[in-house]
Amino acid sequence: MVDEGAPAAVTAIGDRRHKAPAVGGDRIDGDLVAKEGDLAAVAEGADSLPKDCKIPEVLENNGATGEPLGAKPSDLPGLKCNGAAEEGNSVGKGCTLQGFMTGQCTALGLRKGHKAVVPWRFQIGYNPKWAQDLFSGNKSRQTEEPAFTVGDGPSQRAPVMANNRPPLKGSASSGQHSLKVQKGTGSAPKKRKVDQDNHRISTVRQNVLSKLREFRIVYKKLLEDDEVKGTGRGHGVRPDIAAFNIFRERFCADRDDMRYDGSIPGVRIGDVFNSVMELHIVGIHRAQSLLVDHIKKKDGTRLAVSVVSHAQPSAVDNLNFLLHFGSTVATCEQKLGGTDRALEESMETDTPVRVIHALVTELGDEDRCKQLTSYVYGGLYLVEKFQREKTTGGQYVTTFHLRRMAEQQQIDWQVLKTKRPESIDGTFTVDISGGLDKIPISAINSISNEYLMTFRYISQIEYPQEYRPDPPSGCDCVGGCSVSQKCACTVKNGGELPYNDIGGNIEERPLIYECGPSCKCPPTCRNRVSQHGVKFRLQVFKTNSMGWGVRTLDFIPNGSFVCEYIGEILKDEEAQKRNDEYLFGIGNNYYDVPRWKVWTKIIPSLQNGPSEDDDKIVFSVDALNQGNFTRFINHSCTPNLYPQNVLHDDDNISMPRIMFFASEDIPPLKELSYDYNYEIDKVYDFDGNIKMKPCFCGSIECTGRLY
Ligand SMILES: C[S@@+](CC[C@H](N)C(=O)[O-])C[C@H]1O[C@@H](n2cnc3c(N)ncnc32)[C@H](O)[C@@H]1O
Repeated sequence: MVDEGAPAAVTAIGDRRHKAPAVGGDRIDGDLVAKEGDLAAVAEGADSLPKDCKIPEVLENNGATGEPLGAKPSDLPGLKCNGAAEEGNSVGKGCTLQGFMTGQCTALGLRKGHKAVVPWRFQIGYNPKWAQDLFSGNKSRQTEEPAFTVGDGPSQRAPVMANNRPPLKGSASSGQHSLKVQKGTGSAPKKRKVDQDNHRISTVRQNVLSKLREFRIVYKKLLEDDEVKGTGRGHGVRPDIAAFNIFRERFCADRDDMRYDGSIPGVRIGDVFNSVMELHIVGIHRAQSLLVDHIKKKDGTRLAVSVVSHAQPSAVDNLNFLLHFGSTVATCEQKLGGTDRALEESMETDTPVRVIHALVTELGDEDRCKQLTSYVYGGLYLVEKFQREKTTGGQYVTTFHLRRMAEQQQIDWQVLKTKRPESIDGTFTVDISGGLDKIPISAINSISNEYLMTFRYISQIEYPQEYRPDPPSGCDCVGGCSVSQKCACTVKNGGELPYNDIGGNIEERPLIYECGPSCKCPPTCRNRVSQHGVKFRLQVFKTNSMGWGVRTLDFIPNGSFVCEYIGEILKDEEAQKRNDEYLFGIGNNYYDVPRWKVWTKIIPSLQNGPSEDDDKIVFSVDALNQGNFTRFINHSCTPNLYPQNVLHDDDNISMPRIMFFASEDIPPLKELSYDYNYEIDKVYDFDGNIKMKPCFCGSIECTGRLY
């Protein structure tokens, strides 16, 4: 299409859609040309409006998608690495979600034929042996453990804190975490700083790459099986836009606080992108429908931060200079507006502008020619000047002259022309809960083509067959519960309501009684926090070393309810027989944690102490064959979740529900974890041999072993 308003003297060297016809001026011949206007097809609902410019802190380290620093098999001499949980698990690729729901698919995750017995006693209330010693007066651990010493090599680890909760991170001088630099290692801090910087740079880069990969997997998935229509979200929306929408919704891509000028951490000159959506996702150009992206400064003025240039390699001899055509106006004196004004502001403030080259490749023959556009990040440019040119139509177009900043990596057109989109391995499932959870739980594997192992997804706990929950008597607090001796539930909780006004668990305790079905209080009662289900966007993802894991896409404030460990409740006997990796022992730890002593004195149901009854039935929750996404939450030595015993629809303290709460503020994209609390050297195989499994949690306080 010919643009009537473009300057007549410029040769047509841009993208076809933005072809500039000849105009009457001779100073600008032969230069790279970009033209303000439509950028590819306009994304539906695309937001081209500038957002406030903020330099994000989060970008540096929000990406918990990067693997933790954790133990590698080689760090643990003598331990045979069999860490990945998925080992031996078949891929449920051919299995539809329907199969998950109906249980028709075989439970391929079962470790049939495996001789080794895996431990199953996850226990609530982190209480490792050394901590018991500490509380019982035996402080040997504290004195024996050397302080964490810089440069001691991987086998030397920081001592685990004598507390259930991880200590404040970064408080290097506090208590046992004091950092000591050894004599004769005067250069250590400098080297450490360099190492830290390198680590940070590579983490940021990895985050960008994994974000991009994940987007491509979602896009590929949508193209492959037309899930767009299947889920009803398609209806004519282009797959790349549909993928972008899903990504925005499920992968917290909508971080407009990350719009800023200059180079984008983790994006390198020469990086190739397949669509404008990808430019948006990595943050180098967020105005999907415009060639110029801009931000709004606090004073209301706009600053251009990136330009997409459609000049083609065939017409380019020098990448150091670029012409951008702005809008067309009626008179030469007319003031600059919109993105033209933003470019002018960038010129006046010497603000670097990112340039992205759009490369068009023609595929196929003359009859069935298809154009493929890819985008290459070309580096930072400065706007040198702009001028008005008269067009053949008698109007005026503004041309901006951009010059590439010095000392940047050069890019080679010839090489770029040959680049093709990488082929992507990976799998994506839109919602593994199949609608059973209120918020969809997606699953992504950006490492291999393996799908999640199959299991039957359930969102409610399955009681043993003959067992009927014993609904507790309720309170009479019609208007909602409060701290009052009149509220029966407050009394059951020892005279306190466990949750604060904003629904946070005030403190981890042996047991919480929430209001239940017989209570007269409304569903909004503040003592019903964990029964309303998941409220944060969570996602199952494939980790590098721990099999599948779960991460949050939202910020989770400390104390918030996150999710429930759902599965079948089994009697001890059956659990022993199954002995799988998804068993969670319940109802027998109320008296195990010394600091809970105060609670066992005031919570009426715990006042009689542990049951002496030898025949007492012990239960476990097993999520191997049926369960929810919490079965994928991995162990960490510095966890961000803790399991809390809760009762609400049943009064049986042998069968509490296991509710996970946040033990710290958890940023988006961070993997969720809790402490499995295995006793080291207390896990045996069928032959009575001690079993060992290395821990890959990556925490600096990692003990090195899961069990
Ligand atoms: C309940 S499953 C967790 C989900 C599991 N990652 C999966 O893919 O199904 C427990 C298993 O995950 C693996 N795992 C969990 N946390 C780990 C850790 N910190 N280090 C090594 N492996 C871990 C172990 O194989 C463990 O037996």
